[in-house]
Amino acid sequence: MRTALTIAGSDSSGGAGIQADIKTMMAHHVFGMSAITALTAQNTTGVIDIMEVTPKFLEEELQCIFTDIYPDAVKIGMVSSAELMEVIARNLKKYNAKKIVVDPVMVATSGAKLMEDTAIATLKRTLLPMADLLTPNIPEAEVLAEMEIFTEEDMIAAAQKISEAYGCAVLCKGGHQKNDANDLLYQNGTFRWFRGRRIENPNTHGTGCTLSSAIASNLAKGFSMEESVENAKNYISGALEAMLDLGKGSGPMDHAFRVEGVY
Ligand SMILES: Nc1ncnc2c1ncn2[C@@H]1O[C@H](COP(=O)(O)OP(=O)(O)OP(=O)(O)O)[C@@H](O)[C@H]1O
Ligand SMILES: Cc1ncc(CO)c(N)n1
Repeated sequence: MRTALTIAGSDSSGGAGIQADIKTMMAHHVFGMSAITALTAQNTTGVIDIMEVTPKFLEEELQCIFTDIYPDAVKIGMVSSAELMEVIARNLKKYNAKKIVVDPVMVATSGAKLMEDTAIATLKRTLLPMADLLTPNIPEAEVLAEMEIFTEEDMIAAAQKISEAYGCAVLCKGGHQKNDANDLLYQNGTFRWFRGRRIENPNTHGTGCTLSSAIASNLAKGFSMEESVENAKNYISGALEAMLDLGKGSGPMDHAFRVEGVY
């Protein structure tokens, strides 16, 4: 069985973070493991508190994982502080981690800050250069490319800039655009659109986490980057189309929509 690791924060409401990642890996029949960077007390209406693990504890989690069950792919999500970023970068290098997908989570769907502003410079120096794929949403791509994004041409320019700066593939996600949900993959100097109609579902809590762990699951199974993005885009569309409706705010998707029957 193929294996994947998520390095991210726990979401007590189960729709984003570690919980979304493990559910997504399981739906892909990939064995999911986790190195938790922080606990969050949150639900579909917002984040009320965050408790980070210590750098020592995160190091021990990574050591336990990499010295025993080696992950075929790694997904990095919420990492709130510079210190934890340093621990992750050092250990991924030490254990020669492969197929690294970095979702540069900065702000939750509800608007809560999940990364300290002062950590952005460390993110750029440590984690981004190690990534095989970066998956910023539009506001994150604006921060990383240091430009505003309004049009599809702007998405291409920003993705190119980020790809060249960090030597990796970039998937600029279009979930925050007004019309369709079109994602742009930029790699090796060329780009390809993964277009999807906007699904009228207000329950989009954890879409970014789910997409990046679906990509990591596909990479773990040996699919190419383009195939992995295509399969993951189909998965997220299906999970949104299942129209799960839980909670009082922006609810989670149905991660298991295709587990019965198809699998
Ligand atoms: N309403 C929608 N209909 C169809 N696809 C969507 C919709 N909203 C988001 N997506 C898709 O979900 C994926 C995640 O995109 P998005 O830009 O929302 O990420 P994000 O902002 O990082 O997510 P999060 O809200 O979890 O932080 C992308 O593939 C995007 O196209
Ligand atoms: C723990 C966690 N990671 C990421 C997100 C982004 O959706 C969230 N809301 N919570």
